[in-house]
This record gives sequence, structure tokens and C-alpha cells, in this order.
Amino acid sequence: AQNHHQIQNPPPTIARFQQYLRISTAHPDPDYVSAINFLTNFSHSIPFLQSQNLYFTPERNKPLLLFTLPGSDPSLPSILLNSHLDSVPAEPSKWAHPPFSAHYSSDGKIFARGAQDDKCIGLQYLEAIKGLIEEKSFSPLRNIHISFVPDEEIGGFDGMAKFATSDEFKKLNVGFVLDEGQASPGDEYRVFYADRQPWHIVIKAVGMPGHGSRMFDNGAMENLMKSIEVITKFRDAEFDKVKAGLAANSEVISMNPVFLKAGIPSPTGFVMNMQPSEAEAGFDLRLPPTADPDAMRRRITEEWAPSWRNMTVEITAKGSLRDYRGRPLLTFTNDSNPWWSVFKQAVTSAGGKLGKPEILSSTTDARFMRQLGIPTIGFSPMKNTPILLHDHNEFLKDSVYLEGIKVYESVIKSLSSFTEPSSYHAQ
Ligand SMILES: CSCC[C@H](NC=O)C(=O)O
Ligand SMILES: [Zn+2]
Ligand SMILES: [Zn+2]
Repeated sequence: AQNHHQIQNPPPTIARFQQYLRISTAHPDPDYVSAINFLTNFSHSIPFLQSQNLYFTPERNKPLLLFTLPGSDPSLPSILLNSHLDSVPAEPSKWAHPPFSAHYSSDGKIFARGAQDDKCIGLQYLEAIKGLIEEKSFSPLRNIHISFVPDEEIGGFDGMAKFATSDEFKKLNVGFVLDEGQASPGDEYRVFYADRQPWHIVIKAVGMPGHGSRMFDNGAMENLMKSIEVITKFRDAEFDKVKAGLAANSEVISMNPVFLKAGIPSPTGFVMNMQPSEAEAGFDLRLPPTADPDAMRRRITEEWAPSWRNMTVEITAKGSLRDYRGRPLLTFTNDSNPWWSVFKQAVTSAGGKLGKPEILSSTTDARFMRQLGIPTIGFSPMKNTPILLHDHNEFLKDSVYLEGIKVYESVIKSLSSFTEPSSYHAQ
């Protein structure tokens, strides 16, 4: 039985989280303006915090909100805390509570699209800064920037991609970035040092059309089905490594069909006795940061879409696999990266434990900062929480949310006040 009791008088911190969650920034029609107004209003209660809106599209319909808390030594590289404003859509009829109602159940769960991905972290950054300033013992050395960016869920091309390559961004002199991670069902927080790189692949087959009763070679459907067989073998081999415990999901190459398009339409569906002369399939492929992209391209063109079988393929890499120096897009999580050590220590001293650093299965805006060579860690402090991003009934528990604010207070305090990477940068 579903719990329909709702907590009526939430504490202000939870009420603010609910308010942010009630603004629908779901695609395809995200209300960025209301989200930014809400965040800006809240920021007025935080002393010293400066804000600006940035626009990178000619229509100015995809605003980016940037807060800055000035440090006492602005010559040091700054830290950036990033979250995205947008969400994926939700199917309300499949949810126990409306996805934009932020229902607060009597067992402390806040249900909403975006509760985990990733409105929690955006507001937690601000709450942490507010908490630190109210304590009065907070005096950051470095500038702290907090960005709320549009369009992450659709690739970030009009959001973080444009911001990261802008003059405004360059002026921020960012030395270290925290971006979103994922919930952890266990006791340890998860932490991510790389994303996988998405490729969109569309394979097209052409072939002889003919009567549905005739058996002949080289029909478009037959050619596409042959490709799908080969691709399925590759997919199984990759997935078997995961099933055998030899690799994590995010350490292999994933390849999943996302659309099939063929057939001759008729008023009642498809013409059933004609073999079509064209057929098409789309795939979502994800490469771990150390994969060999050239070998992958060869495999696709030679084995999956061979021209001798009248096949063509379009491969669209949604970003790059290497940074501007030609190095894989990954952030070191060892002592060679002083930011990492400070971050880890700060989580620990707030009573948190970090799991083994992982590659993220999916793809975030972090890749645009790693592309610039800026160390970037994916981290959303949610432990003992089922992974519900992009799922029905996405929720976060109040206690987890509040504990996350404490973790960020510790992390922000440590990162903004340590000195070492000035020399690290200068060398
Ligand atoms: C083409 S980049 C797509 C980014 C997207 N991010 C979150 O889900 C993803 O599919 O991983
Ligand atoms: Zn996200
Ligand atoms: Zn997402």
C-alpha cells in the first residue's frame, strides 16, 4: 500500500528543496526562467554571494546562472560547483505521486523528478555556503563559483559546452570542479573520475524490394538483420565481462539499439506483403575513456555496416575522447592530484566514506571541463539510496539531503582554503 500521508510543515531547508523541485524544468519545455528566479531569490538571503545570468544562445532562451563567493586571494585558481537546471521528462501516470508535486511522505521521502538528478546538489551547494557564512568562521581564500547550467540532459551543447569555451569561463581561472554523480545503495558515497563517451550510430541498409512471399538474397531487411546479429554478438561479449564480474558496467563498451525504422506504412499499420527497399537502426554506444576509437570505427564500418552488403553508417561522437593535450578524459584520484586528497579528507572528516572511484556509465557536463584539463570529480552525496535517476518515483530522503549539506560544508571549506595548487599550477 502506498503511503499517502504528507508532512505538512517541513523545516525551511526541506521546504526550499520542495519549491525548487516543483518548478518543472523537464524537457522538452524546461522552465529555466522560473528556476533561475527562484535560485536568485534564495541567494539574496546569503550574504556576499554575487550572481549573474549568462546567455550563450542568440534567442537568450537557455540562461546559465552563475554565483560567486569572492575569496581573499582571487589570484589562486577557483573552485567550481556545477549542477544542471534541466531534467528528463516524467510519465505522471506511472508515478505514485505527481512528479512535480515534491510529495513529502511521512517516512521522509521527497518524491520528484530531479530529486536525485540533480536538483539536490545544486541547492545543497547554496545551503552549504549559507550555513558556512552564518557560522561566521568561514573565510575562503579562493573564489567559489556555483553554476546552474541548462540542457545537460540533451547533451549540454547549448549549456556547459558553450560556457566552458567562453571568455567568461576563462576569467574564472577554475582549478577544480565538482559535478553530479549518482546515488549509492550502500553505506559509501560513490565518486566518479571519468564519464563514458557517447556515440550515436545510425546504420542504413538498402536492398531489392519484392513480394512478401519471395525468398531472395540482399533484401534491405535481411542485410540489416545480419548486422544486428553481428552487433548482438559484440554486445553479448562485452556484457559477459560484466556478468562474470571481470569489469564494471561502465568499464566496457555498451551498445544498445534505440530505434528500428523500416516497412511500408499503410492506414492500418504496415503493408504486410511487401519487402521494403530501405531499413534503418539506431544505437547508443558508450566508450570508456581508454577505449581505442579508431579500432571501434573500423569495426563499425567493416563488420557492422559493410559497404559490400549495401550498408552505410553515420557515427556521431557526442564530444571527444581526449583532452586538448591528447590525454584521456579522466581525473586522477591519487596523491598526484592534491585537490583529490583535500576532497577525500574533507568527506571523511564530515563522517562520510568514499567508495572506490568509478567511471560513470552515462555522460555528464564534466566532460567539457575535463576536456580543458581541469580536474573534475562527479559526486552527489546520496548514500543508502536506491538509484532512481531517469526512473519513475524518483525520490530522496530528507535525512540524506540534510547530511549531504554537511558534507558539502566540509568539502567547500577545505577546497576553498587550501593553498598548495597555486604552485602546482605554476609549474
Ligand atoms: C549526448 S550526451 C548525453 C548526456 C546524457 N546525460 C544524462 O543522462 C546521457 O545520455 O548520458
Ligand atoms: Zn544529471
Ligand atoms: Zn540525467
